[in-house]
Amino acid sequence: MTHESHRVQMARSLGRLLKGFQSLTSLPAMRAQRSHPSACVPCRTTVALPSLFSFKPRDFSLPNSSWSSEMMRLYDHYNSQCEVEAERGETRGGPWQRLPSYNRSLKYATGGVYLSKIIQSRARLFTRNIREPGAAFEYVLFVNKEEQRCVCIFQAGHLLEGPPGHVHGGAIATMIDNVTGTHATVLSGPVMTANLNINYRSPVPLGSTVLIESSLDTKEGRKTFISCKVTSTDGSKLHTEATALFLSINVSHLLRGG
Ligand SMILES: CCCCCCCCCCCC(=O)SCCNC(=O)CCNC(=O)[C@H](O)C(C)(C)COP(=O)(O)OP(=O)(O)OC[C@H]1O[C@@H](n2cnc3c(N)ncnc32)[C@H](O)[C@@H]1OP(=O)(O)O
Repeated sequence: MTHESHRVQMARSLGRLLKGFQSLTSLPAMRAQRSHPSACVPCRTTVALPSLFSFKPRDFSLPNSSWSSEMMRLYDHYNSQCEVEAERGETRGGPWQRLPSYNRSLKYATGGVYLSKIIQSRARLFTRNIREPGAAFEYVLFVNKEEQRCVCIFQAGHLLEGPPGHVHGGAIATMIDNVTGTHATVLSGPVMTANLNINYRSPVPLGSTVLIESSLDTKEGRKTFISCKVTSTDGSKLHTEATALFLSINVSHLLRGG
């Protein structure tokens, strides 16, 4: 296969993948999981996966044994407002939708095995590459399409230490980029972070659960402007504030290295 036809095939597959990611939030069959599952949650999940996934990968955004009671309480709170199964097998829409989360999207997308081989077979999503439950980034994202906002419940594990006993600023920035970037993708399709401004207001205790809330400020052509704040779960303490600019891209932007 020539270099050019490689690129064409990659572009097609990547385009399908990104489209599929965007369609995750409009899945009618995504059902809520309300009970408190045990450590082997992925085996028991009832969440319907999008058709672009060829088999069931591990969904990291489902509860595991490391989740604190506060993390579970908030998960139940938002999950109970997601699409739920009503009587006679019908689904009733709720304002929120949980976004599934995988460590290697390419591998599981249609054509992704091929794609991941020619790009980087060992590539993993940064925030989902530590398998030990609770060690690093434990989080789940919910999106509210009507209000154009996202909520992420985030529990920071012991591997994310920065100042003693507190979360590293880079880990917080990573989660802000992750949440706002996912939100921007849901709103605008394929994007890249062009600008991220962060103000750290109070340290986040290691092991604590916090809320990361993201909301759309405005969309102007290719630009999606998003605001974000990290707070304690009762909202009384502001940990971090941020604004971000995302630019819509063609998949060819990724293929030619920007
Ligand atoms: C599927 C699984 C998903 C899984 C989802 C997982 C979520 C993870 C999310 C992580 C997201 C990332 O970390 S992304 C990785 C970090 N980001 C990057 O590496 C991006 C590197 N930068 C780039 O590639 C490029 O600079 C771009 C794409 C951002 C922009 O390049 P471009 O497309 O050529 O655009 P350009 O012509 O320069 O600018 C267009 C307009 O935007 C403005 N503009 C450009 N940059 C900036 C800027 N920093 N600040 C202000 N404004 C800017 C310009 O002035 C211009 O305005 P006007 O004159 O039109 O008014």
